[in-house]
Amino acid sequence: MWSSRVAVRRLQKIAAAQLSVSTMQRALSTLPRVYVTRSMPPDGLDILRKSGQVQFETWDSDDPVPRAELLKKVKGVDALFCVLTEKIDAELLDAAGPNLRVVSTMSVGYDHLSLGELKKRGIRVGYTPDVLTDAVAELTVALLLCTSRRLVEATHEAKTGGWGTWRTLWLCGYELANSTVGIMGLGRIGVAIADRLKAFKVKKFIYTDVAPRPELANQIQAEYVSMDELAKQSDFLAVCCALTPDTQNICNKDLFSKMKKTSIFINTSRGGVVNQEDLYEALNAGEIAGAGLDVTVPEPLPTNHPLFTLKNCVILPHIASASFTTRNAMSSLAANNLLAGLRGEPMEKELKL
Ligand SMILES: O=C(O)C(=O)CO
Repeated sequence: MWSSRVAVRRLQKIAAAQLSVSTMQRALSTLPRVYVTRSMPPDGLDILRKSGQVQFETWDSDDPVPRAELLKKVKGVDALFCVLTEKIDAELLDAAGPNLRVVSTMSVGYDHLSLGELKKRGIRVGYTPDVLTDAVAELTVALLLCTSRRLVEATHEAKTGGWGTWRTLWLCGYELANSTVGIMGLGRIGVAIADRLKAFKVKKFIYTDVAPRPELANQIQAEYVSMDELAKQSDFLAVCCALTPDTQNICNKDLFSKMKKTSIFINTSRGGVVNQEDLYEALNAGEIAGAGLDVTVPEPLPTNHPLFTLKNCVILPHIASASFTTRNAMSSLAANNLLAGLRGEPMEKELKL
């Protein structure tokens, strides 16, 4: 008698548990679906997980999801959490279908997004400005010093027996003290770079943009100049502009030919703003002294690319924002943008389309 009552209670418990599992499964299956295109820094994924607001599937790899797979996986999703390597264009948006309401990119750059197509479909877009400003500015300064003081050449010489006696002009480079630093495209990152460079006793900051930006320029006492003057006066030229149809290949033969033979060119924005053939010619011919690039076209730049043959060109694999703190901040902001977008609330950082 006693054992049959225990058995009944056990059966009731099992039935209740099964019921709550299936209720939970049903509840979960009604949550908005998110596709995450990469293994993201953990803080952002924790935010999605703990929100209880979405169900998500991740392409759990450090490498990009193959396009064909991406086109399959986005079908029917409500939101997309992506990075800068995913081309979000009409083909992809068509593949996703009408449920897609939010695209959240873990990047400040948005040249991988077809904004017109997103706008046409009423899809909201989140991105991650500000949180990477310090990391990008820091890396830009590091790359500038590495290029101007020829650090890669120097360590190579030290390691491979090129280091003979102390020599008077061996591995001489160019110093920031008393120099003019030019910024192409003055935004938060340009200001942050200038702020850091002040400590190196830079004489003058100049910048160019589509129009003067006095509120930013005043913070660093930078003078607005034309593109020509920027090229002519800069001892160091840092490119900080976004890649748009207007800035595509803006750093070309014409610009390099106006620069000083002793000038250093630095690009941490997007590779597409530079005509790389023209840059190669300028560096090879000694028209400018050196270039430091964190971004190229394509990425990765093939190892047999001519730019890699030049001693006066330092190439980094797009790591300007690569600090643990910043990448986690970017993924957190992207996750919060996405969740706010799905709730129909203002995002912390939303692109105005
Ligand atoms: O966020 C971006 O746009 C980047 O390029 C990452 O550094």
